[in-house]
Amino acid sequence: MVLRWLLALLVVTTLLGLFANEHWMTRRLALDGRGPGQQAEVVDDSGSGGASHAELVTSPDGAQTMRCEIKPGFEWPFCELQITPKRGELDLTRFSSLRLWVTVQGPQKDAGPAQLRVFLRSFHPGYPGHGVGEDLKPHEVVFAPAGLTLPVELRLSQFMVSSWWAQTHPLPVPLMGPQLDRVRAISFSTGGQVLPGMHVIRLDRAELIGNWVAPETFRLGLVMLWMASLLGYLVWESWAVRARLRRSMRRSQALEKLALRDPLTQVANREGLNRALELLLRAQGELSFPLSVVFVDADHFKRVNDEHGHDVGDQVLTLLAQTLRANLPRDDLVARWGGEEFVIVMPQTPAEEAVAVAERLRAVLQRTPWPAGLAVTASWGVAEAPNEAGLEAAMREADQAMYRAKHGGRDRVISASA
Ligand SMILES: Nc1nc2c(ncn2[C@@H]2O[C@H](COP(=O)(O)OP(=O)(O)OP(=O)(O)O)[C@@H](O)[C@H]2O)c(=O)[nH]1
Repeated sequence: MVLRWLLALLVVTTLLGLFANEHWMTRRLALDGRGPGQQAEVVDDSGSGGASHAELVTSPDGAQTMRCEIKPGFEWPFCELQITPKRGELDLTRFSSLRLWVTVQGPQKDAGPAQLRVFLRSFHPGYPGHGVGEDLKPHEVVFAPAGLTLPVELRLSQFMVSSWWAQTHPLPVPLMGPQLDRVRAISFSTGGQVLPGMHVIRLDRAELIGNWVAPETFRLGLVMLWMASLLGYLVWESWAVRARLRRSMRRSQALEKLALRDPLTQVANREGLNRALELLLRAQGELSFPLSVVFVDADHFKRVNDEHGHDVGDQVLTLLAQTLRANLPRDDLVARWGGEEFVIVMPQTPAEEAVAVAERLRAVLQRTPWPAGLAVTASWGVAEAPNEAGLEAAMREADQAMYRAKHGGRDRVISASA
C-alpha cells in the first residue's frame, strides 16, 4: 500500500517536474534593443569599401526596422542590424534557444524568399585582433523567415562558426568551434547572395530562453530522487519487518508467560513449575542436589468457601501464594499444584533444612492477617531428592508426607524420612 502511494507520488512528481522544468522553470532575456541596457545600430558595407546604405527606424512600439539599399559593385554587399548589450558581454551558455519575431523583405521575386543571417558574435582574448569590431567570432544561422510561423525558435546549438571567418582567422584547437560564453553582439544581416535593391529587416522581438536547471541535470536529479526513494523504502521496509517480528515475539513471550502462570495467585502453574525445573537442571545440573520438595495444602479450605464465599476463598489462596513467595529466596520455586495445594522446590537444600524453612513459613502464616479475620493454616510434607533420578519419587513422597500431616491433625510439617 505504502509502495503504491510512494510510486504514485514519484510518478506525479516526475511528470510535474519534467513539465515544470520545460515550461515554467525558465529564464528569459530580451535581446532586441529595447530598454536602456541595450543598443541597436545598423552597419553597412560602406565602411568596407561598398556603397550600400542602411538606416534604422525605431517604431513607437519598440520594433527595430532596418531599411537597406544594397548597391552592386562590392564583392560581399551587406547591411546588418546589430544589438549590443551596453554592459559588455552575455553568457549565453545559460540559455538553450533564441526566439525571434522577425520579418524580412527583399527585392528578389524569382530568386526565392529573402534570406536572413543571424549572428552571435563572441569575444575571446585569444582571437586575432583581440575583440576589435569585426574580429569577434561570428556564430551563424541562415534561414528565410518568409512563410514561417512566428516566433521562429532557433536552438543555440544550431549556431555554427561562420566558415568564411574561420578560414581567415586560424585559431588554436581549443578555441575552434562554437563559444557562446562571451557574446558581445547579436546581428540580423542580409543574406549571403543578396540582390541589389531595397531590403527591410524588421525585428519585433528577440528573446533568449533557458532553463533554471539544465534538462540533463534535472533528469539526473530525478533519477537520483527515484534511487533515493527506493533505497528509503527498502530501509523502511526492513525496519518495519523487524519491528513486526519484535512485536510478535513480545506477544508470544507474553502468551507463553500467561500459559505458565496461575492467573489467580500469580505464581507458576504445574506447567510453569516443570519448565522452571527443566531450566534449573539445564543450568546447574547435579549442583542443584540435594533438592527438597515441599507440598503445602491449606487446611479445611472448603469451609472458607462455604462460610465466607468464593471471593474470600480466592483472596486467601492469593495471599497464601504471595506469602510463600515473599518469604522464600529467589532460587526456590513456588507453584500452584491445583486447588488449594502448592509446591515449593528448594535447590541445594537437604530435607532437614527444608523442614526448618517449612516451620518458619508455618509460623509466618500464623502471623498473617487473613481476610475476614480468618486463621488460615496449612499441612506441609517434605521430601528430599538426592539426584535428578530421584526427583519424581521425592514429589510423590512429599505429597504423601503432606497427607500424613493432614491425618496427623493438620497445621504441621512432616518429613518423608521421619
Ligand atoms: N475459592 C476457591 N476455592 C477453590 C479453588 N480451587 C479449589 N477450591 C476449593 O477448595 C476446596 C478444597 O476442599 P477439599 O479438597 O475438601 O479440602 P479442604 O476443605 O481444604 O480440607 P483438607 O484439605 O482436608 O484440609 C474445594 O471446596 C474447592 O472448591 C479456587 O481457585 N478458589
